[in-house]
Amino acid sequence: MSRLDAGLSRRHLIGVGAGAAAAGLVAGAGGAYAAGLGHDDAIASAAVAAGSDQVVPFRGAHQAGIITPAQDRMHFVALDVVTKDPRELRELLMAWTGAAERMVAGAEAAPGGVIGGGPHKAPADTGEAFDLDASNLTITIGYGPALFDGRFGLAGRKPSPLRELPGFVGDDLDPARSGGDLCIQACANDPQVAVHAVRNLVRLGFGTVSVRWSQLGFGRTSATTRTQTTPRNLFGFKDGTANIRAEDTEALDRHVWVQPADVTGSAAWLAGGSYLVARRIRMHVEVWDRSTLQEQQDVIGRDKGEGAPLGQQSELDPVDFDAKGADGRPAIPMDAHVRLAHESRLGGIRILRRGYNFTDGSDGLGHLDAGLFFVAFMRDPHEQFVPMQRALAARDALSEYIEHTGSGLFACPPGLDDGDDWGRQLFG
Ligand SMILES: C=CC1=C(C)c2cc3[nH]c(cc4nc(cc5[nH]c(cc1n2)c(C)c5CCC(=O)O)C(CCC(=O)O)=C4C)c(C)c3C=C
Ligand SMILES: [Fe+2]
Repeated sequence: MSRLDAGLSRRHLIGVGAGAAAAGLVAGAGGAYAAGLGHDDAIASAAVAAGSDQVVPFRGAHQAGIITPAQDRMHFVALDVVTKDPRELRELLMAWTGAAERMVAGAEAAPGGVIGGGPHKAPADTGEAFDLDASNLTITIGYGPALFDGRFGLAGRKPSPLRELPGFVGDDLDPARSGGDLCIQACANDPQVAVHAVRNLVRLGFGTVSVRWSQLGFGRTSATTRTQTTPRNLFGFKDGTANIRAEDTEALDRHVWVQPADVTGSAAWLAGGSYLVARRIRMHVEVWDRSTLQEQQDVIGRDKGEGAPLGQQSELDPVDFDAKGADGRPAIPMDAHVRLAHESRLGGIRILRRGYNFTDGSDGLGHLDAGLFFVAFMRDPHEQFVPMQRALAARDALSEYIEHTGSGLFACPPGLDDGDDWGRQLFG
C-alpha cells in the first residue's frame, strides 16, 4: 500500500480523501480552521489524519528535536535578522510557530496551501511535500548571541552562557559557515520533508531574515533513546554508543536542560531549554581509509566491528581505562578519542550528541568534502562543550583526520504551552 493509499499524506489533509470531505476539511488544517474548527482542533485533525506514529508532538515542556529519537535526515539553517524593527521579528516568530506546528502535523505550511489559494495568488505552500506524510518532522528553533546585541531590545534578556565560543587549536572556521542570529533545525525521516520545512519558514521570513548558512545531513550519528540502534559515521565506526538517552531523566536535568536556577530574572525564558552547539567537521576520509584497522581502532578507542571499548567484547560493556593489552600498554591509548571525551577525564562533564553525516560534493582537489555535522545539546556550553573540545583539540589522535570548518552556538527555548508562540516567549 502506498503512503497515499494509507491516507497519510498532505493531499489527504486538503480534502481529496473521502474521510476529509466528510469531516469538512477543505484546505488542510487551515481548511478545518476555515470550516469552523478552532485552531487546536484544526491541528489535531491534521495530526490524526497524518497518522500519529508519523507525528511528533509540537508542544510540551521541551522543544521536539532534542531528545526525540534521532530521525534519519536533517536540514539545519542559520539566519541573520535583516529588519531593524523588533515588531517584525516578533511577528515572524509568531508566524513561524503556526507554520511549524502545521508542518510537523503533516499539514501544509499555511491555510490555502499548495492549490487552495486559487490560480491568481502565489501558493501559500511551496508544494514539494504535498504527497508526503509528516515523517516524524521536528522543527527546533534557537537564538544566537548576536540576537541579543541591542538591535531588538533583547539585551537584558540575554542568558550569560550565550556568548561566543572561543577559538580552539586546529580550527579552520569559515565565517560563511559560522554564526547566525537564529537557527532552525528540521529533522525528519524523509529529506524532502525536512527541506520543505526549512524552505517554507525561510520563505515566510523574506524581508525579515536572510539565510546565512545551511547544512544538509544524511544518516544520523547518534542514538538518543535506548531502543535506537547505534548508527555509523563516515569513518565506519558506531557513533552515539555512550550518548545521553531520552530515558536518562536525571542526566538530562544535570547535563542538558537549563534549570530555573541557571537563568534568573529576565533570562528566565530559557529555563527548560538547552544550548545547541553546531560544528561542521570535515573528515579526511581518504587519509583515514589508508590507515590500518588497528590504527583506526586506537584512534577511536573502540573496535570497528562491534563498537566495544578496546579490551572488552560488546558495545555496551563498560569502558576500562586501566585495562592493558598483551604488550602491557593501555588497551585504550592515552590519546584515544573516547578516553579524552569521557566524563571521568572531564570532571563529570557530559553532552547530548545529535549529529549527522554530510557529503557536500568534492573539494576540487580529488577529495570528498564529507564529514560530521556535529550537533550537541547541553546546559551550559562554556562549562561543557568548551572544556571537552579544548581537551580534544589539544591531544585527540582523531585531530589528524578531521578539521572544524564551521561553528554555531544557539540558545533553544523550552517547549511551548498551548496557545503560546515563539515571539511572545522570547520578547515576553
Ligand atoms: C567536543 C565534543 C566532541 C566532538 C567535536 C566529537 C567529534 C567526533 N567524534 C567522532 C566519533 C566518535 N565519538 C565517540 C564518542 C564520543 N565523542 C564525544 C565528543 C565529541 N566528539 C563524546 C563525549 C563521546 C563519548 C565518550 C564516552 O563517554 O565514551 C565515538 C565512540 C562511540 C560513542 O560513544 O559515541 C566515536 C566513534 C568523530 C568521527 C568526530 C568528528 C568528526
Ligand atoms: Fe566523538
